[in-house]
Amino acid sequence: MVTHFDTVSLERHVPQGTEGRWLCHVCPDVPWLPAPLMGCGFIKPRILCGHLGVLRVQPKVSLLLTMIFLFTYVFYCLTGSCCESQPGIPSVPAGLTVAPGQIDGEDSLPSGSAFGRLIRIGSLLGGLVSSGSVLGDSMGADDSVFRGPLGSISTPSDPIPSASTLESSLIPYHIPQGTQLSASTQEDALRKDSAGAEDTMRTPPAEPIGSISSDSAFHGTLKSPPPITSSANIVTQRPRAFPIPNRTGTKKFPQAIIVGVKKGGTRALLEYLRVHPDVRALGAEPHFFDRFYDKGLEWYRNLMPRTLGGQITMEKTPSYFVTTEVPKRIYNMSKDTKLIVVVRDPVTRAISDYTQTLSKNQNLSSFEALAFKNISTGTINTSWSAIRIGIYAKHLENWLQYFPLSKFLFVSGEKLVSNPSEEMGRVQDFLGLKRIITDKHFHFNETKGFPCLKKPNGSSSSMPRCLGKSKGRLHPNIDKELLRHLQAFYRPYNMKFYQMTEQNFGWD
Ligand SMILES: Nc1ncnc2c1ncn2[C@@H]1O[C@H](COP(=O)(O)OS(=O)(=O)O)[C@@H](OP(=O)(O)O)[C@H]1O
Repeated sequence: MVTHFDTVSLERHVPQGTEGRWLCHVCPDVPWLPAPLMGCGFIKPRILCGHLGVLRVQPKVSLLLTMIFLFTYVFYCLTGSCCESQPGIPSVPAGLTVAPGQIDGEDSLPSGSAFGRLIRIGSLLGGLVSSGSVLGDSMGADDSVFRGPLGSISTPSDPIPSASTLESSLIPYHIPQGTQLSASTQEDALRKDSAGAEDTMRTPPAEPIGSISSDSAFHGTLKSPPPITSSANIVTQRPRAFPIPNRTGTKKFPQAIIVGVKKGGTRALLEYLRVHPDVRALGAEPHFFDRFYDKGLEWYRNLMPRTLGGQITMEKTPSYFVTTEVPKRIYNMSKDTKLIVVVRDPVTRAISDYTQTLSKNQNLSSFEALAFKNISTGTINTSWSAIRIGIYAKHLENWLQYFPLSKFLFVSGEKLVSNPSEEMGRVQDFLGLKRIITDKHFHFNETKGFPCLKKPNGSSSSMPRCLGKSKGRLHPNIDKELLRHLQAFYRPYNMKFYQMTEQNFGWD
């Protein structure tokens, strides 16, 4: 054997938080080997690294032996024996899908499954065979999640719509007793959510964007993650297939939930909040209180990211606000839960909702045909969810049976766009957080017409991060006369809502 095996050293690279990756001095072709990728900590990277050295210098017999050893190791790992016992790295509880959007395994494959291991090992071998960057290869292959100091960016490779965007029109206000979604349906739905295709901040293209249709350019440039050019980049790019476990902190029930409303601006709010160091939020929508309640509270808690003392756990599921059973269920979890509702002019909200459905079904009837029972008389179709969701006063009445007004913060969806820092100041105060998110964090992107998050000072890229193309869509033109009917319909409900919340949102 080659003596330099003995001199192989693995050096912890501490600066810039590249924890979990080890530098292998004698294998310059494979400079970074993520330890969790190896699955097994110190010893195995050492062996693999050594074998790379062997690949260069040994005769064919040795090479063959090396390959046999390598495949034996792979098989060993596939059978599940190599990683589970590693101290300090918690394994995923049996039966639990890894939390979508969870920082520990955000948008990641279930790390406890044989399939997950297969993908990881497959990526490892692919990376080694090509002598390329293991990390880079794997990132190109799947939906990576990036989490830098300003929160997370996901670049889904599959444009599966987030279930959140569909659910409000599918889920009835009242879930009939005994109605259960099948386990597979539930897991599927969560997985769809975890794709987070619509729901995460994206970096706009480096080139100036000419028109609104360039929204697609936002996506186009971001399907693949940016190339790894520096250690700083490596730090912020978290490949889905190789989640680096956060070993510290505990999983807690959320102390604050963004409960609504659909198309109000809930994703923007959550992404802004994730900038705050004392906020840890689930990236995807868990839909626990409306869809997966039968899974039990422990299941829900397990979805949450780990938090350290003083950090707040959060999630957002906009359909909670309009689901009759939810207030009681959240109350039963904790009557101290803080509830945030992002509200937006119900007329624009309805059009936004319709625009989203239209984007998935080009054969959809016109907005006018769906919104009016009778266009000539101006009778509104209140059974259409896009209309019903906007009757905020009615939904709030249900919530107030369980929670006092002091437990709510009503965020103006309009102000979140026109003056995000001011609105974020209110949110941070409500959550008892230091006002860290300020106007320094926002940049108004004229092309998109929305605020985007600025990168922190010293970041390798100065491009601000905007929400994906499904946020801030162009709305279809709606007949002005019919819009006036719609505004007249909502006016009394809006007035009531202003009274109830002691806040005037200025929609009338
Ligand atoms: N910064 C920023 N960027 C893009 N879009 C923004 C932003 N802030 C608020 N908004 C508004 O958010 C609307 C989508 O609302 P939600 O995130 O609550 O939608 S969802 O219910 O989660 O599907 C979305 O609705 P549409 O304009 O109809 O696409 C936006 O108006």
